[in-house]
Amino acid sequence: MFHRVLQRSWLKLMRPPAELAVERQRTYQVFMQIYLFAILAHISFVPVIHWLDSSLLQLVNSLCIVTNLVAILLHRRHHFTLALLLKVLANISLITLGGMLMGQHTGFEYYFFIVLFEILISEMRRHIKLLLVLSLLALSLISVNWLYGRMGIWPHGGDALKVLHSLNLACAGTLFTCIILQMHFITERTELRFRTDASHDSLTGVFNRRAIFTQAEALWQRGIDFSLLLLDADHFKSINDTHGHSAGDQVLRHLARLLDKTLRDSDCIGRVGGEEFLVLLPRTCTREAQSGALRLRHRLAEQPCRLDALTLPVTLSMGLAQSHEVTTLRDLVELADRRLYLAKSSGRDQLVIEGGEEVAAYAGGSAAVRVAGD
Ligand SMILES: Nc1nc2c(ncn2[C@@H]2O[C@H](COP(=O)(O)OP(=O)(O)OP(=O)(O)O)[C@@H](O)[C@H]2O)c(=O)[nH]1
Repeated sequence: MFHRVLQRSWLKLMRPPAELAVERQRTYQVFMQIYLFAILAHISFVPVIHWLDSSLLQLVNSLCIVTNLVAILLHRRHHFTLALLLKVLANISLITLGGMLMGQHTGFEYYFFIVLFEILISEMRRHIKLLLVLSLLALSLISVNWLYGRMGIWPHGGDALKVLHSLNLACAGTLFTCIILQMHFITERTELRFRTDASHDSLTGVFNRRAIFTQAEALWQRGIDFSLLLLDADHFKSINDTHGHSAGDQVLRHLARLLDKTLRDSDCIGRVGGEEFLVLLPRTCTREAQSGALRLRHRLAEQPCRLDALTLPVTLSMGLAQSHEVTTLRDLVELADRRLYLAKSSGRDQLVIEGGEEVAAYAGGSAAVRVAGD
């Protein structure tokens, strides 16, 4: 029973906030564990420090517990850097004070490398990480050489040993930094490639079916109003049949490129079927979405896909729906799909939106926007 409660609380603490980007969730969980393990470690030190009878060390150790608790709160509120800096500050104080009070060979210096590690795997910018690490290395060299020497706890053996000690610390710190930074960089790059492969359509480079629906789900969950546009190339089969499959592929790539160029950066584009695309336009009313769709239609007519001497014109049928028109995401997709179907069955090359009257055509003259009675 107790085990279950503990496990549930642990999982609850580890769960990243839903609004946090998926690529940041791993770091979020790693640091949450770092703070929790640090608290457990500091608690385990309490009886030993009590035995050593050092009230100053006990005070700093207790402050470290409090600091890690504060770091958890800050971390949960997305103040990641501030949380980490607090923890680093507390740890450095403990390492320095522990070394000064208990002597150099009581093991406090081992934690220095943990501090470096935490900084290096954090989400801080690379040059800030380097700056921090170099400052800490310099600080530790100064404290070892000056502070320990001044307090008479420096090991005997002459200057050569002191230089050797400093060199070892500087080299070990630099090597450690390079290895961890490089490892972290390679892991992140590989992870990004896998994530991109898993979420993007390899032919067109836009989101794949699963990823675009995940994006739609996220917008829906966050209660953001958005327009959903479903578009499908007309008579695409005839392009394949007449010019070959690879010509059809080029048309799809061209279409995805035009979509990307025409829409805003905040809009999401996904390929949900052979020649069918789904576009999410956050915080966009029908009129704005309609003008975006017609802009696309206009551009596609002006800039058809060209393959050597061959021009491959293609038109689009589109269905547009608004998130506030329905009560579930599934209904929203179905509504856009019905409007797309209506655009197809009404002669293709047109956009069907909500409402009750036929809207005038775009500059070309033919009826480009139809209002469906759903
Ligand atoms: N080149 C290429 N063709 C594809 C791809 N995926 C699906 N298709 C083809 O897309 C065509 C879709 O044909 P249909 O569903 O009949 O649609 P359509 O010819 O566009 O007709 P309407 O949608 O009714 O205007 C089929 O010939 C599929 O083989 C792809 O990745 N590349």
